[in-house]
Amino acid sequence: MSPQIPLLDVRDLVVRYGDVLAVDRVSFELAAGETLALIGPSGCGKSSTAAAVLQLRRPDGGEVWFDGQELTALDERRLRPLRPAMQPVFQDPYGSLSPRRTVRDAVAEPLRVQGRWDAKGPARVAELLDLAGLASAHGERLPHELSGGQCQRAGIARALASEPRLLVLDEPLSALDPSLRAGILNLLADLQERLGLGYLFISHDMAVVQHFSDRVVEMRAGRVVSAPAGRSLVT
Ligand SMILES: Nc1ncnc2c1ncn2[C@@H]1O[C@H](COP(=O)(O)OP(=O)(O)OP(=O)(O)O)[C@@H](O)[C@H]1O
Repeated sequence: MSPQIPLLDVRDLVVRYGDVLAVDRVSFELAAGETLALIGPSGCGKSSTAAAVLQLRRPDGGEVWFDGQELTALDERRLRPLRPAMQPVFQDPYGSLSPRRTVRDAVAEPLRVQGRWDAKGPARVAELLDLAGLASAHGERLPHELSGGQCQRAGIARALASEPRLLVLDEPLSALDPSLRAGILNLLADLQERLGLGYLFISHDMAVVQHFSDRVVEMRAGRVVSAPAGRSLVT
């Protein structure tokens, strides 16, 4: 039997900002359908790692492989068709949506930009809102007319419009009222089960991490300091 390719394979990743070595040869793998938590104190390089994984910032060294393709070897033209499969969900739920665009338009935008908008577009948007646990009426609202939790759901619906295989969740609960966090975690767990999504889950909340993730990679000062063996990726 051939070895199973990890969904995400990060090898010796390096990110520098001038003299600051933010990410220092970080390596980890993430299987399809798995949640890998990236934890560590503020400033240890978690968000820089996330940005480099998503190729929002090209790394200064190392390799990022996604579904068997080396993203770090591709120019922007060849990277573009692969980008939809990896979607970020950020801490600030309002930050990822345009303030003047309705939720419905925000969710429709990836379908339009990726040339997938047709007669079935409106029904697909309704389906995505429903998948994210938003009532249809929320689609007509602007982000500031939603609660933080509803807005985070709208951001997730928009991410799902790209039919991703990996969500990079950068502190997706931190800006939310504690009473809303369980709802978002339940939504993420449900989506993972239904869609087989892989999650790179960045958090500093150990209670959440222990409850929510399959494996944990701990960073300090740009380096991985502990990465439990986890399940084997070779079958
Ligand atoms: N745009 C930037 N320019 C210069 N230095 C940066 C920049 N972004 C991050 N850094 C530095 O890189 C290091 C890693 O920062 P990063 O934001 O990746 O850490 P983090 O673990 O995500 O922190 P937090 O949990 O506070 O978001 C820090 O020393 C930070 O000051």
